[in-house]
Amino acid sequence: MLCPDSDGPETYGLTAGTPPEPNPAHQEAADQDADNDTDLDDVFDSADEVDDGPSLDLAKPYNRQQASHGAAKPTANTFASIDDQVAELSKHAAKIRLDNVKQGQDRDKDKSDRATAELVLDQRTRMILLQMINRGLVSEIHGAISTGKEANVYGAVLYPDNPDADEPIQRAIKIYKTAILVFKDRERYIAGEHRFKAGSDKGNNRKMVKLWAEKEFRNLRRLHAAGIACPEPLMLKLHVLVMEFLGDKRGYAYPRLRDARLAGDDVDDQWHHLYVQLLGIMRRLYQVCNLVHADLSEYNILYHDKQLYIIDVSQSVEHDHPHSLEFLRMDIKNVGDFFRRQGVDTLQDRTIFNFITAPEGPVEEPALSQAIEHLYEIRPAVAETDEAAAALEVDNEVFRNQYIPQTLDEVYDIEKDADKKVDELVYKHMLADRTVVEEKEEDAGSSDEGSDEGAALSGDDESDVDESIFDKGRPRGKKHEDKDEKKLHKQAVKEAKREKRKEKIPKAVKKRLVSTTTRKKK
Ligand SMILES: Nc1ncnc2c1ncn2[C@@H]1O[C@H](COP(=O)(O)OP(=O)(O)OP(=O)(O)O)[C@@H](O)[C@H]1O
Ligand SMILES: [Mg+2]
Repeated sequence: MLCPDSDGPETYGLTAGTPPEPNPAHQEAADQDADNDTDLDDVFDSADEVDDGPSLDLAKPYNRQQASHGAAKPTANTFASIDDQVAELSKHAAKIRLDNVKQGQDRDKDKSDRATAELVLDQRTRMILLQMINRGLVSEIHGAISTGKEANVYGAVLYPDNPDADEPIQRAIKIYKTAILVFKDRERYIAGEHRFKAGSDKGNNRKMVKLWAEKEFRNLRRLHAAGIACPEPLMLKLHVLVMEFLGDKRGYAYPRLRDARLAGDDVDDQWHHLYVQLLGIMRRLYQVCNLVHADLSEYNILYHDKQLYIIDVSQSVEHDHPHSLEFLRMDIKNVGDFFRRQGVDTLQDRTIFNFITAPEGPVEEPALSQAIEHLYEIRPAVAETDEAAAALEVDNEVFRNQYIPQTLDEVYDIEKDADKKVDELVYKHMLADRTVVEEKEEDAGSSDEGSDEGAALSGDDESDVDESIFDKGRPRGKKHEDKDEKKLHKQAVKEAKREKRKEKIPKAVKKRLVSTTTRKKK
């Protein structure tokens, strides 16, 4: 059953109790650390698929080590050795107690039963879990916290060496399902990710799942390094990810934001603060981690004691992903919809989008929250008439349907855009941080007061512009758009015109806008 000697799986994270030490300032370096953090003296190296060639960049360091260690590896008795080790691991079998469903949450009851029934773990997964027990990463694995289409999450517990002195540590284990066919969708998230260029292999489910788990592991590391509340990722082995458990000492997970029940006299205030907290997290995620969550909603946020925890980041994408801004807009909408249902007075989607993407501005609390409160202060007077309220709603709709160019090369109609105020451009943060200087020159004394996004544009020199934004992404002119997109875009332009602002764009800015784009088109 077990086949010896192939390109084996990579293990990330805790090895013999060593916590990962990601560096927030060097995300790529952190990712690279993960690449090198392989454990080769591992029985499951041999248990991995024979036909799986190295699929990722991170296979390179592995291969190098493989080559240098290869000679020392016993070959003749590999089968016997693996069998011995399997037998050795089997002594832990009783510690995988998936029928012991600890999570008492109603929403999961049926699902847990289903999970138990359906989860006769495949041999590979079982071996990975046994090995984790053997290594002391966890002592026992319990019932499902959650089961879904793509992954199940289980509670696990690590009993301390000295039970008198230390409390048991709860952990969560996310096991991605390998025998499913829902990856068509996932391709959309992985394709376009420079980190996973070589990894996508639609034809191989197991590889795709592994990639997916790896994406979650790396993204969690980024969040954790950036100080965003999330489960700390501890170990990854193929499609099995061990992470910090977000819940109480007895093993009950924190509720999803959707299920959170706030108590007290100031529930409205609490919801408002959670909303502000989340917008801050989204900006931090974007600016510090370079990520867009891409599935952010009340289902993928846990709540405890006034704190939001971000989970489920397997589909999160980098800025340069061709759909990252669309995903961001979707996240903003989902978050807004949820908080409005809680009675929160939410900001306009467009305002939030600009707040999150503006390169200048705070990324740390409490300045983040203050900047958001400032957005409330400077927003146009609350729409008192039905007409004004409707106009605001129209603006929200326009924004939601607007075509968002991902790079300046993708700007749809520069001539039309040139007639708009810079603030109206959904891609304004892609433009060189130049306009303020010129605005100031033209109209001394006027600042960015009129802007409602809270974070001011900087007066940086053009040379500081990240040129890389110009050469990434699929060029998307009219002919690349599908019919619906075209229609939506047309509607958006029409609406936007109707709403046209009184002030026109300053001449110098207009000239600059045209010349920037023209230059890049060459
Ligand atoms: N670290 C954790 N600690 C406690 N509970 C967790 C943790 N991670 C996940 N959960 C629980 O498991 C649930 C599912 O997790 P997650 O959202 O990451 O999986 P998923 O990818 O949505 O799975 P699927 O899409 O298959 O439903 C969460 O809603 C949460 O209740
Ligand atoms: Mg989820």
